[in-house]
Amino acid sequence: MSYQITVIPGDGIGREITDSAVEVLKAVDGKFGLGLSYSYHDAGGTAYDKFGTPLPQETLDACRNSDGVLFGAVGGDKWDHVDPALRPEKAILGLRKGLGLYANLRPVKVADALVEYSPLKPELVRGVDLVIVRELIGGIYFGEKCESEPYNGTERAWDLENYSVPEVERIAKLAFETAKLRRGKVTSVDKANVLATSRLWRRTVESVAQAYPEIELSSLYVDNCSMQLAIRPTQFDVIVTGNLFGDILSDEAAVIGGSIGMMPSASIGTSTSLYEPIHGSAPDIAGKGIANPMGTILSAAMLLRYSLHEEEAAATVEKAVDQTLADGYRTPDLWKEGFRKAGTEEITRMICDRI
Ligand SMILES: NC(=O)C1=CN([C@@H]2O[C@H](COP(=O)(O)OP(=O)(O)OC[C@H]3O[C@@H](n4cnc5c(N)ncnc54)[C@H](O)[C@@H]3O)[C@@H](O)[C@H]2O)C=CC1
Ligand SMILES: CC(C)CC(=O)C(=O)O
Ligand SMILES: [Mg+2]
Repeated sequence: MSYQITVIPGDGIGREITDSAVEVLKAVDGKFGLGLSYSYHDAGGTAYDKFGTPLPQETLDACRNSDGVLFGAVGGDKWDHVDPALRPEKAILGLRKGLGLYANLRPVKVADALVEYSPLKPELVRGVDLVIVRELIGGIYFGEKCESEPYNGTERAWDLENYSVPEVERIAKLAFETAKLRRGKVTSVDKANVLATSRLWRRTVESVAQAYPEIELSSLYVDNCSMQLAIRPTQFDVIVTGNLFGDILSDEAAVIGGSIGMMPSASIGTSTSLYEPIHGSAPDIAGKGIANPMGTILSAAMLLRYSLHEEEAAATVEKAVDQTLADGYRTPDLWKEGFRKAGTEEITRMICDRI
């Protein structure tokens, strides 16, 4: 067997965390003989500086021709003033759209060793096991937009949100199928008391639910959902929501697990799937060797599971991460008195040793 993995480090901490994840993949490859090979490609601000575009065509082509994509993160203040159409973030948006990655799965679990790290009370977070199923190539991120136009003697800008029935049906079906393999509960999150797109979203999800009588469906407004995540996160199994709400709720939910640096994701659709941590390029800590690579490493585990169907290898990586935490190693985002502070490279070595 042999698999080709496209690695896109991107900007900021992207290189550090993807280096870690590749090291871990190499360790697990050594154990299971998976035959992984890697090709590296540019995207984001780094690509803009080199080629004048955040997403070179050859990067997109390389993704299409591989078995899975491991992505770090893009963006940074350095590119805040470039043409909006060429911003680094356009790289990840373009990859999602170009690869047809309509669903972003963002699991939120709390490692036993991290229950005490959550800003929420331990009794609230113990046992949290939910997944946010975020629609990824529609909604306001991809609607028509205007950066600036004259308006009543001043100026305005706008972004259009639109969702079609097929787009909502597709993501709703995936959420129901996901719930079938879990605890059978779907919470659909919208703002149907205000937004037309949310009313269409809710009607469509309810109609898809007819084919899944065994699944318990409820709907929540996004403002209430964001509060419920903080006061009783264990109530959730599968949360299905649109692009913008899913982006925001997943950063909020990351707090439950102690650090955004812990959170992985899988973006799946009609072509090669892409795996990335949910956080950004963290320019404030880039180059310091202190980024938490676990979210990226757990994303690589999702790649092994979903794209390569190497379940045992995926579970081995997840177990090694848990064991490293249980043995007391912590990157600075999670460090507390009494634990062993480790930088990105050291914690990666600890995980590899446990594999
Ligand atoms: N998929 C992507 O490529 C994404 C890119 N971004 C971009 O990243 C840049 C920075 O965005 P921010 O809003 O600052 O969000 P961010 O997620 O990069 O950082 C937020 C905070 O979390 C910390 N953090 C993030 N990842 C961490 C890790 N692995 N270990 C330890 N601490 C970590 C950062 O140091 C920072 O204090 C922006 O240009 C933004 O557009 C943001 C989100 C996703
Ligand atoms: C950088 C954005 C395009 C996306 C984002 O924040 C995310 O996917 O979490
Ligand atoms: Mg985000």
